[in-house]
Amino acid sequence: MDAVLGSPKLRASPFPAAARSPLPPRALVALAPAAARAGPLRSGPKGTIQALARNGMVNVVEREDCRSVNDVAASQGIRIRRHCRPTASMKEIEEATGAPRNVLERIIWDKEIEVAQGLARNPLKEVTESAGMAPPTRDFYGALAASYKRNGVPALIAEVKKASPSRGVIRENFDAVEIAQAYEKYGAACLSILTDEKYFQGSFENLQKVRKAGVKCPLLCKEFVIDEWQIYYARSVGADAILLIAAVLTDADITYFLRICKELGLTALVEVHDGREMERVLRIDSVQLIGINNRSLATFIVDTSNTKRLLEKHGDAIREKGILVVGESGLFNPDDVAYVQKAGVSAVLVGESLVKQEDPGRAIAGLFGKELLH
Ligand SMILES: O=C(O)c1ccccc1NCC(=O)[C@H](O)[C@H](O)COP(=O)(O)O
Repeated sequence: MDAVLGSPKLRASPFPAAARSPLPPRALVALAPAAARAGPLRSGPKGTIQALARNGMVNVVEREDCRSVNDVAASQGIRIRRHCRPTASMKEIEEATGAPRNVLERIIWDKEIEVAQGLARNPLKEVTESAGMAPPTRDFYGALAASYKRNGVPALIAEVKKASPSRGVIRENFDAVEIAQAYEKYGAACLSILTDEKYFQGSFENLQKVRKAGVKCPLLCKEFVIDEWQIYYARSVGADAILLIAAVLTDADITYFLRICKELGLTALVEVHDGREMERVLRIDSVQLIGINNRSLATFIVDTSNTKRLLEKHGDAIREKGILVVGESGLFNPDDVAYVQKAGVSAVLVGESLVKQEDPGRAIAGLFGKELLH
């Protein structure tokens, strides 16, 4: 066990939340301190995650190999696989596994490597401590609810986004702080800051700069979270909310990450794209905010009727639980906003249509057909 705990490979491995083990079959693995505090989180069928026991300050997970992680995910309809080889190069990974099946899988495979590098630079213990010392979070959910009530149109989460895999560079002349300040000035309730560097040309530094520039809107860290380290890191640089993507994360991962968010005072925006993901997320306790993405992150197809379809089927359950819904992607004009509002959203997350305009702040009135009040 000591040898296992001392393994640098283990410490630098962004394995699906509670199952950090690139280790030999049925190894016993002690989780990071945050997971230990969270208590027993998951169990699975034989051959996947066998047991999770509380052992003082250490949780013990017994599981087999990466295949079992992907098996658990596949059993929940998740098509994005993990390679679980964060210290290998992408070339080696692709030789062993074949190429990723789509862009989202490619992003996640890169993220596994990136998180391992981040962990090596800023160990979890240190990041956890600095997250604990960060100024208190601002109320992301409350800001959305208040803006909706005040304006009578969905609250705006305005996205600070330079580029994307589907659109390439959206704005050449990009200053994250300037854009954030303009969004705030013209009535955005909250901001979404892309932190992925490779595919979106974003950064955690941008998030930190926006926070430090005195922007008061609550900030969503728009990241592809696969590991608790990213959540603590986001909090340590000033995030008030974090994105959790159901197409990537198992139910146990989402549950575990929600506990961490609660512990840190962060709001989680749990994103779904289809009915199966919605059903999974609605079964998880303590989800307050669901984002319906109109864009398939695998194919890039954007279809705003996705929001309508999902809310027709699940709107009652969502309302019963007091969950607030965010309509995401592909919203360009007042008709688009009215359409998703009629479908039942209380907030919208908008990037491209604002950020590509010369003055992204003034573009807000064009998107809603009126000026938004603070
Ligand atoms: O936007 C992409 O190309 C993309 C590709 C792969 C994964 C995620 C992606 N985008 C994240 C988002 O969903 C959007 O940034 C967000 O909803 C705003 O969308 P839009 O208003 O259409 O820029």
